[in-house]
Amino acid sequence: MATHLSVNVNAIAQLRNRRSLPWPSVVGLSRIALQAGASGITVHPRPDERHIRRTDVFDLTDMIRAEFPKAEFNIEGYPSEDFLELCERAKPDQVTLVPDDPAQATSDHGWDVATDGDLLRQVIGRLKLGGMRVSIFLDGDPALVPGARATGADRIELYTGPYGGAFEPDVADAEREKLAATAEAAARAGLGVNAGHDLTLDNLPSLIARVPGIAEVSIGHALTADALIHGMAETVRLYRKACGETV
Ligand SMILES: CC(=O)[C@@H](O)[C@H](O)COP(=O)(O)O
Ligand SMILES: NCC(=O)COP(=O)(O)O
Repeated sequence: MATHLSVNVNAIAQLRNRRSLPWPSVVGLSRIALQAGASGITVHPRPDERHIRRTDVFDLTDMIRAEFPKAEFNIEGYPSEDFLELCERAKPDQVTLVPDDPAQATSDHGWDVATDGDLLRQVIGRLKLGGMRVSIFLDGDPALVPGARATGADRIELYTGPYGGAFEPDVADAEREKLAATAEAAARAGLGVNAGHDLTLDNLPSLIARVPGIAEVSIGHALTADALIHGMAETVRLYRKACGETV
């Protein structure tokens, strides 16, 4: 089964927010990405609304449900009461829980499933009651998988930052092996596997080749940078090819 591409539109929102003007359009570029064959859209609304605003979440929900009923909407974030209520109102297909401090510049680690197990079990139960699939952000370490499974999550999202940030081949190889071992342990435990953070056209093919069971990658920063060069539609096609899709 091919790995699905979910386009993260945080960086598009961040560019729009430089001015009090409605462009570039988060909904418009998400529409182009879906028309070009992306499987879904990802947003990570942060409490300070530095990029995605609460209104974007509802505008995207309306567009996706009306125009692309088979597409997946994925909302990522720390499970604060505000975030949980936002998800319960928007009802995305998937919620990805990330252990981010509000002041954090970007996501840089997965959950400590031992320490935060009780919190995760409680919020995952609540989100699943609302009909949403739940994924949890996890470092590449197979020892974390039993704890992840005990939370009741449906999937894990492998935190690929250390792999994406490794520019020496032997370091990248070692990071990829950790991700592969974690994905294999997750599959054995009955968990689905997503992946994301700092994935690019350069580092994606060898990850997919080594870890073919990845159900979905969510990609934003590098994909948006590439879209400035190639345009959104062509960029989505390039990333779909890198995911192993026949385009
Ligand atoms: C969860 C994750 O990996 C992040 O990549 C995130 O979605 C990106 O957040 P920012 O766009 O705020 O850096
Ligand atoms: N979950 C990861 C994501 O949505 C995008 O991360 P990045 O490509 O912006 O690093």
